[in-house]
Amino acid sequence: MNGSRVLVLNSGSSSVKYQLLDMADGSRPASGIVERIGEGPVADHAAALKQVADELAAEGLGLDSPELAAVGHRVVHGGTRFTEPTLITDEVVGEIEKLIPLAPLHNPANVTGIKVARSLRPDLPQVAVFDTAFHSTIPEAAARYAIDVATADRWGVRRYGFHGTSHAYVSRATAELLGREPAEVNTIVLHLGNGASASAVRGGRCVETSMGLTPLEGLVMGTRSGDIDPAAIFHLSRVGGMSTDEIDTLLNKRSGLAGLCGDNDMREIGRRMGEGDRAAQLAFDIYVHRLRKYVGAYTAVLGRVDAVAFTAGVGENSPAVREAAMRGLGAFGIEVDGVRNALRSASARLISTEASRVAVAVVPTDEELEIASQTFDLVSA
Ligand SMILES: Nc1ncnc2c1ncn2[C@@H]1O[C@H](COP(=O)(O)OP(=O)(O)O)[C@@H](O)[C@H]1O
Ligand SMILES: CC(=O)OP(=O)(O)O
Ligand SMILES: [Mg+2]
Repeated sequence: MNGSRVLVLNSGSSSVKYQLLDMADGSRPASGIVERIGEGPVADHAAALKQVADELAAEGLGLDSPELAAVGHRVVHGGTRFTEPTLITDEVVGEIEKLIPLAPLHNPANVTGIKVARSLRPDLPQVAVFDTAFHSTIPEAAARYAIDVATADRWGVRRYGFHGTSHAYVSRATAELLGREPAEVNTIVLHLGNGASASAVRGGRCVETSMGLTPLEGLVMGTRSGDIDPAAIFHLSRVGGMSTDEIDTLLNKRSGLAGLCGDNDMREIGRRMGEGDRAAQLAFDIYVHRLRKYVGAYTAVLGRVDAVAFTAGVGENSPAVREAAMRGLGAFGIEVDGVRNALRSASARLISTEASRVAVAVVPTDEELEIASQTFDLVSA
């Protein structure tokens, strides 16, 4: 291997994010995002990736660059097969394709990213880093659903968990912020982006997470419902006459904050709440109620909690969500300092009071750095 740079591709359902990271000096020579795939001039993911390649080439940083050591791909679903970063071969691509039914919004885009990058640089090592991998340590008691075992095993129905690179990075960064080894620290990580998930991390190993078979379970999200009685689906089908695909679209795209109040962006919801908008207020209250419920549950799972870490778009930028989610949790040893919580900063920081037994922190996530590090470690080994 010659180069020290890793190109990270994060292909989402409607966007492709990319970053070029230099692992020798920590610099990031390029980054960007292609959005609204399928809506306008960018017809599909293949076209978006061509655009990424062109943007990089225009800056003299194209995929043909000799400084490039590898490409690291975010892959959302790794099933039970992939629990480590994996060098991509034809066989690996085939296995990722087999997992498409478990992540129909995410894995197809990831596969396209892999295929385009491999076609442009067939000689370059390409590595898949899975969202599910960090959660492979979750014990059976937490990973299994209480349904017929043979059926569950036949169809792979179990808790896999997602956003793993973020939960891994943030739990480690939280320990660092506390000046302690990850092995000594128990943390509840709240990853609140468009997709949102909570995890309980004991001594650096994940023991529970809120997303399940797919990224639909758990917290209230931008457009996804999170937890719901599964019988609601039978009811909507039998009584409401909706098809499986219609219910899928309802729960994944027309639910969550957007379904409750028409907006999926917490900034807009905050603005509307300021004007006394009741739908926005109720959406906020439901979002925060669910969060508090998970913090309580994960406190019970961990027994001893050292830190609660807020991360991703909402977690890093919404003092209102953090304040409301942590309010009245004094009995759990959780006390947020109003002044610290309101401060803005791009670096990891504490927002709890000096007296708070549990540290409450805002810890910016860095999925790209985590993917690049795991990729670089694998290809330089
Ligand atoms: N200043 C802010 N205040 C409140 N919420 C914010 C702010 N900036 C971003 N957000 C929230 O973060 C969300 C995006 O989070 P992000 O982690 O970037 O999501 P994703 O990676 O899933 O696209 C937005 O939809 C919005 O709700
Ligand atoms: C897995 C998942 O929900 O990812 P995102 O938040 O990027 O949609
Ligand atoms: Mg995200």
